[in-house]
This record gives sequence, structure tokens and C-alpha cells, in this order.
Amino acid sequence: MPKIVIAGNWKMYKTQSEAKAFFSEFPAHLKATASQAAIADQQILICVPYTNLAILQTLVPSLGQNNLSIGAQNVHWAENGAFTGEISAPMLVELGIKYVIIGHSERRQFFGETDETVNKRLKSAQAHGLTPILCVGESKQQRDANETESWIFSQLAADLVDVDQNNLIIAYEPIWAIGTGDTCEATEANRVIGLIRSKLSNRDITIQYGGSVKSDNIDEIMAQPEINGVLVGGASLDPAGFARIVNYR
Ligand SMILES: O=C[C@H](O)COP(=O)(O)O
Repeated sequence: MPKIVIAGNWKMYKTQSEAKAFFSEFPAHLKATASQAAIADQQILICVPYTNLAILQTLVPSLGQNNLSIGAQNVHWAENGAFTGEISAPMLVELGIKYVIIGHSERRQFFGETDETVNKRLKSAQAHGLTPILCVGESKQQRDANETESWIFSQLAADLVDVDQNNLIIAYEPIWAIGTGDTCEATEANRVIGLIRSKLSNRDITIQYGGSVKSDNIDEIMAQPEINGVLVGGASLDPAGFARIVNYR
């Protein structure tokens, strides 16, 4: 059975003091909304800006929530070098980070990320023991042109060359559903994720849905058999709202 991974992606939100304020409230909200037994088998993950990684790696162990981890939002493929503005896998590993998002559509759209660089980042992350969350998904234009499947299959084929499917999470994020409030129907997300799974050699991979996930649609999304978690942007910024998402039922 794939592990359930409920992840937040803070994107470029929260200063250190704002991040600390979030974690001063989040554990209480988690305890108030469900029993620990109900969420014990889940991985809870929050991928934060680089500037928050070190301080949260120090703070989170003191919260008594053993299934809560902090992750990064990108990683370069080189161990080090003249790559201004980038962060390497050894830098994340030294902080004790275990998860990193790779190939988010905002990286592909705004920062020139290609399938080739996504593939290099995935391999470097895995070589250093990190678990990558690979993001794939189609644009509105591609969906309207009935190219959803062919596009995602081409992303998977290129991104996963020589990538270890035993240490990988995939997030299906239709671009048109990100930050728009226009959630993909849960049954449609389930269908596409089933198709993604059919292309993998390891069928037990955790495959998440991402795109306008909120506390009021999480229950329906997580009720779908192919969906093993969510990657949540905007709604992960609020401690009460994200606790409710973690405690889906
Ligand atoms: O990584 C998260 C996704 O981009 C979803 O963002 P959103 O929940 O704000 O739509």
C-alpha cells in the first residue's frame, strides 16, 4: 500500500518569524481536530523557503509530532559550484532534510525548468538519499485539446529516465487548478492518477493530487482509491486549515 503523504508547499511565503508563529499553533490544531491514532500512519510534510529550513529543523523535533517533516522546494544537481541562487543536495542533507519538491510547474513556467533539468535534479536528490516529489500536470490549453494523457506521459518518460521508483513521490498538479480555486473533479484526478500509476514500474508509489486543495474538498479527494495524498499550496499557510486537511476523513 502506498504511504499517505499530506504535504504543504509554502512557495515564497513566510519569513522566519511567520514560520515560527505557524508552528506555535499547528500542533494544537492537529490535536484538536483528530486523534493521533487516526493520523499516525501518515507522513505530514511542509516544504518551506530555504531561509526557513535550518530554524524549522531545530524547532520541529520539539513539537512531539514524529510524523511531521520539513522539506525543500527545489535542489540543484551539482554537489557545489558556481550556480548563484541554487542549493545542493548535500546542503539539504546536512540539515537533515529528507524530502524535496522537483519540477513544480511554477519552476517550469517561470524559471526555465525543463524535463532534462528535472531529471538531473531527481537523480542527484536520490543519489544523496533525498526523496523527491516530482510534479507533473497539464495546462488548460492542453486539457482542452485532449492532450492531458499524452503530455503527462511524455513528462514521465523524460523525467524518470534512470530514476529510482522505489524512492519517489509523484504529484499530479493540473496547472489550471493551481491557485485558482478551480479544483479538478476528484474522480477526474483519480482517473489521471490511475493512468500515471499504469505507466510506472513500481505501482506502490505515493501519488498525490495538487491544485486548490482546501479543507472543504479534502475529504472527497482523499476518498478516491488512486490518490495517496495531496500537495497543498495556499491552504497550507493557515495552521488551523492545514490541520483539518491532515485530519481528512
Ligand atoms: O504545490 C502546490 C500546488 O501548486 C497547489 O497550490 P494551491 O493549493 O495554492 O492551488
